[in-house]
Amino acid sequence: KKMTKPANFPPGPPIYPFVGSIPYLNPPNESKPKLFWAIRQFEKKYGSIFGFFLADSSTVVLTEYNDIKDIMGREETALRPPVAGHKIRPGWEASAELDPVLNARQSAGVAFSNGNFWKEQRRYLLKNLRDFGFGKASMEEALHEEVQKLVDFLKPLDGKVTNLSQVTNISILNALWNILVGEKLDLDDPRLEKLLKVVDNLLRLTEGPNSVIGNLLPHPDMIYWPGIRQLANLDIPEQTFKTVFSFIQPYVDEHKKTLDEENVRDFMDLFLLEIRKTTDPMSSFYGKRGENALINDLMDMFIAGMETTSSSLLWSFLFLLHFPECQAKIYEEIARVVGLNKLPGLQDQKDLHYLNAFVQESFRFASLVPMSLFHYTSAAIDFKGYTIPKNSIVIGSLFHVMHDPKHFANPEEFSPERFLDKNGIFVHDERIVPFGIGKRFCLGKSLAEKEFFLFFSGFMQNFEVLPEPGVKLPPIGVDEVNVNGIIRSVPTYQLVLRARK
Ligand code: HEM
Repeated sequence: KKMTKPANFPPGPPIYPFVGSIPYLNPPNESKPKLFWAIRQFEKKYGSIFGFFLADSSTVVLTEYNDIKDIMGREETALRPPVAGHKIRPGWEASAELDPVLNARQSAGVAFSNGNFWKEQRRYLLKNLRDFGFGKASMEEALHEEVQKLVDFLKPLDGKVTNLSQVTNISILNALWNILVGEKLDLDDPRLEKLLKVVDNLLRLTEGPNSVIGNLLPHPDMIYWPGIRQLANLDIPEQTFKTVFSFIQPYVDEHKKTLDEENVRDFMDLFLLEIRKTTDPMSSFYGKRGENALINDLMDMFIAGMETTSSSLLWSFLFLLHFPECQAKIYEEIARVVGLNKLPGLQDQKDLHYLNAFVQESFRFASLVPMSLFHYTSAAIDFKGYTIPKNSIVIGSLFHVMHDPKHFANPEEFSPERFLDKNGIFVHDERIVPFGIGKRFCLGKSLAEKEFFLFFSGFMQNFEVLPEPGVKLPPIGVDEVNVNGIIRSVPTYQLVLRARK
């Protein structure tokens, strides 16, 4: 019953009709496929380029840094795979209008759209998120405000056993909300809690829309046929997306009413001005289409930006508990370089060598998004004697890049020192790629790096973390950490917070 493989397909497990190679993705004695586990087994068995079928989708995995850089840098892999469930997102048609083929099963936000729509949105967002400091107050000031709120919020918890996950989530979300929508909320504001709830729900659902049934429909519009959304488990996600959309819409309306070219208050203002000056009806910024793009871009940025940044912080705190000697060095360095009277700023970052090494090692060790997000081919690619077929999923394994024993001695050891030279100077390593590689690398990279630095250094200046007495720390080994969908989730833990002063 085995299927014949496509010509020159990379080595890998057998392929069967309908299920593809899915039975080979189950760990022994487990009934559910685990893609990350399977990829690590296949790499040992087949080498650094291999292929299999996820149901009916041919899938090729690359694990070597140079191969990923080459392949993901090409125009032919700059797509996201089609996912029928994206079509339940309000405003999704904005991308399909412009390119009905490439966007037949995509949404209208920057993270999951394709073709020119994606290109225009991405170029615009990258430029305006990178220019650190648009609007009135600089972005650093805005972030400092949020860091200070977090510090003030946590101070009263001095000496108490605490779970930081809720408050880091809220805090990071508030920073994003402030920068993008211009509303500054207190950490205990009920609106913020409501926002957290809707974004949290979205996060849980980003896996939901990958409905197998939805993707098997011969025509994308069949998703709207009676009963299909219920059958494909898309009815609840649909409601959630509608809720989020109607949460954001009033902010758009309010911004439009008070829009002033001379006084750009936030990212939303900037975007609305772009819509206002767009006259080309084929532009992704044109009229109603532009507004749909805006709201979907915002949703994507909250989905992609909150949990990732917050989990990265929680991973770092967990490493501090496991390796307390690091904590003393980080604090000593901050006290020496920055002092204790003002929060560390971006201009201090280059002088905090040990802290930078610790952060880089944290990102490497956590490998938070180990397989990155999936890419998709618009044409066949011949590569190193193999053919990656047209319409294949392509996965670049960031985990393998960051745990490559040829470049990182004892990759399973946590050691910030690997990034310090003999004079204690921080050495940046281009193989630390938590934000992905190639044409669709993380849009929020620059923002996330600055945000992470300001939050982490500000926290370390003001607090010490200690393990909860009498409780074993959750393990952090490769096989001991749960991969939740595409995220290596930080294990749940509590800690004791000690205020430094
Ligand atoms: C530590 C924090 C973060 C990590 C580790 C991270 C990681 C990633 C990764 C691995 C990808 C996939 C890259 C690829 O497909 O090649 C990605 C994409 C993306 N990220 Fe992030 N991210 C972080 C923070 C953020 C923030 C703060 C934002 C929002 C401003 C953001 C917005 C996005 C978007 C929109 C995409 C899709 C880009 C596209 O498809 O063109 N991320 N991120």
